[in-house]
Amino acid sequence: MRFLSRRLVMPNDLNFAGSLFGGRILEWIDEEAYIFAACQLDAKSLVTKHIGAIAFETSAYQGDVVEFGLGVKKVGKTSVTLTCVVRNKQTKQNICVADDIVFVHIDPETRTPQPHGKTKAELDALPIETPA
Ligand SMILES: CC(=O)SCCNC(=O)CCNC(=O)[C@H](O)C(C)(C)COP(=O)(O)OP(=O)(O)OC[C@H]1O[C@@H](n2cnc3c(N)ncnc32)[C@H](O)[C@@H]1OP(=O)(O)O
Repeated sequence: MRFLSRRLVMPNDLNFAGSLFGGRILEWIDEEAYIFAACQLDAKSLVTKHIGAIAFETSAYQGDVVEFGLGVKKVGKTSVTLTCVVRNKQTKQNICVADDIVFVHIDPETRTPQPHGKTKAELDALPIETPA
């Protein structure tokens, strides 16, 4: 699992109880997972098809830095299945784990599934890119 991205919990990310809103975490997971899947497959036309399981494990609060870990679980013909862990950067405690996040590669014109042409072995062999 690669922890490649971080976000700061801001006042407008909080719920009525003053902790990080679950809906905001899901929004961030969808975006972070899309970016990861698009970079791994080197493709832009991906849509979220399915999120299999979500577990909120601990709360986060204003001023916390959270980091996103992503890994490829399965690679199909048109789909890729990911796992995402959101954790507190400082304590390393998991905040949320989202499993079986499925993205489907589609034709941008017809919006129908199209083979992405990648295998799990190819994705596993990709180097970790960090900003220069
Ligand atoms: C980044 C974003 O937020 S995008 C916005 C939110 N998402 C969307 O708007 C997507 C809306 N959905 C759709 O347009 C359609 O459902 C499509 C085009 C994605 C897929 O259509 P389907 O008829 O399900 O396609 P199809 O049955 O061929 O399945 C495509 C792939 O998804 C997989 N799949 C389909 N349903 C599921 C499911 N419930 N769980 C896991 N995988 C699934 C299939 O196994 C297949 O994978 P493979 O080709 O790698 O073997």
